[in-house]
Amino acid sequence: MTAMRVDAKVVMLGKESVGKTSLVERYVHRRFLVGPYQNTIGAAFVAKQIHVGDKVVTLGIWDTAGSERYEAMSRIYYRGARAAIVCYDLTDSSSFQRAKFWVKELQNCEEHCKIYLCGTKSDLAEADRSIRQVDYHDVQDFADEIGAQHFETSSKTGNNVDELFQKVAEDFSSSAFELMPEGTGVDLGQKKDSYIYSCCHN
Ligand SMILES: Nc1nc2c(ncn2[C@@H]2O[C@H](COP(=O)(O)OP(=O)(O)OP(=O)(O)O)[C@@H](O)[C@H]2O)c(=O)[nH]1
Repeated sequence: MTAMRVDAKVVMLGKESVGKTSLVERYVHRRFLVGPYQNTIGAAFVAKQIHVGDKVVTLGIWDTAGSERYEAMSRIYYRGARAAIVCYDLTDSSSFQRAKFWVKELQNCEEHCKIYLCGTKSDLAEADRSIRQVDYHDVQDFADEIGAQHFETSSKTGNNVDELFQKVAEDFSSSAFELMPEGTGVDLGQKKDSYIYSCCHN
């Protein structure tokens, strides 16, 4: 069996129900789960290999629980992360406030962690413009201010999801990842371009 090694730790952060799990599901499994919403408890992990030019980067993605009840736990999961996908729901302005909270946390505690702001559920905002509560330009201004990348995605349609993770992998490949000395990744003892998924939903 060939060992699989995580090159880059990526953490998903954001208010509960913004769509972090759905984003990972769409990216890794190419599916959108319908049915009753199940909140994440603790965190779930998945590793995925991604091609960047002639290199292969393995992202180890931690999908954290958004509920404030698990806030202390989420802090454990972003430690040592080289990228954070901070999600907010385009149809819920309070989720953008919560995203700002996580940005502040990362700026204070993980200065080497690159931040990607991700506005989720763009399919809903496109279907009915009146339900959009977070303006694209306001977020772009904030992203410019903090030096973050900014994406709007839909896990339902798949819009911009691959582009988001590809950008994360490319940024690793071109900067921080290149600086990592050989052997600093984490061996997972798994094979192929697949994943481990330790999922904790209630
Ligand atoms: N229409 C639409 N619904 C979405 C999208 N992404 C997520 N949802 C729905 O939003 C709800 C919450 O999604 P999750 O992915 O479980 O949210 P989460 O951020 O992981 O939630 P926690 O585990 O509580 O932190 C579910 O009912 C999803 O089906 C999307 O892109 N479009």
